[in-house]
Amino acid sequence: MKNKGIFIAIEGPIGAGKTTLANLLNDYLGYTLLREIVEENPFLSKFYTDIKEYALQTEAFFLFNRVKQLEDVNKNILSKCKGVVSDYHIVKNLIFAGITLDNNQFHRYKQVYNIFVNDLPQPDIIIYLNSNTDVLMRRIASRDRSFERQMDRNYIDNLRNEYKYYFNPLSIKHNFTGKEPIIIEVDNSDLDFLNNQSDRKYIIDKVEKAISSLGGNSGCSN
Ligand SMILES: Nc1ncnc2c1ncn2[C@@H]1O[C@H](COP(=O)(O)OP(=O)(O)O)[C@@H](O)[C@H]1O
Ligand SMILES: Nc1nc2c(ncn2[C@H]2C[C@H](O)[C@@H](COP(=O)(O)O)O2)c(=O)[nH]1
Repeated sequence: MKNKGIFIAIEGPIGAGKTTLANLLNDYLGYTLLREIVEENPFLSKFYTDIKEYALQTEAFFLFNRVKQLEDVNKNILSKCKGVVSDYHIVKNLIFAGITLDNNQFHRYKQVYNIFVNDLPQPDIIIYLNSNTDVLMRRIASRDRSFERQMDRNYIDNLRNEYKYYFNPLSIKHNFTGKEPIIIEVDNSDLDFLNNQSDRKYIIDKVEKAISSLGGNSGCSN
């Protein structure tokens, strides 16, 4: 039995449905929701106008913000045996930075990432959501964030490929620190967790099975 609350993280490319599923699971499980900061990143809208020019500031902001969020959640929630559902995993920093930074920048960014990541709580369960690029583009458009209106299809394709690489069963050991998490991979192209009850049951059953294998609902022995 663990001595901390169960930590579930949801990952996948932009528009995969992470936030939607995180809200839903959190309501169902009664855990604490950890939401990534988006609008608060002052560089993000400029980033989409000129990726090369604004990549370093954007990636650095996301990294340090997430480190602080995860340190806080560890101290205030997980260590008190309460569960957390997060709509991101810290590894997404490497996934994005690998695409947006040049080689020199990425090399140095990775060194900083490695310094911080070892002390952060690592999820027990990761839900890796994927969808095909057409669906991702459609969902990004339907969400209609102003800075994502000119989203480049190649960028989304590259991200999808990078996610595939990071979540490939053969490379998972190298890409995640700490104890290997349970990974639940779901192709979300044709699922609708929000409106279709059997789709919702499909994912909830998988998550409940994973939680049981960790020893129960809270994950703590007390
Ligand atoms: N399974 C789904 N079927 C249809 N629409 C979805 C589904 N999941 C998410 N959406 C919609 O797609 C858009 C992007 O979803 P969101 O959860 O914000 O993705 P992410 O957090 O991965 O970027 C939102 O408008 C959301 O309502
Ligand atoms: N360059 C980066 N962009 C990022 C990162 N994390 C999120 N984002 C962008 C992508 C979307 O436009 C928006 C929200 O992300 P979702 O995946 O939740 O849709 O923020 C990052 O680390 N680097």
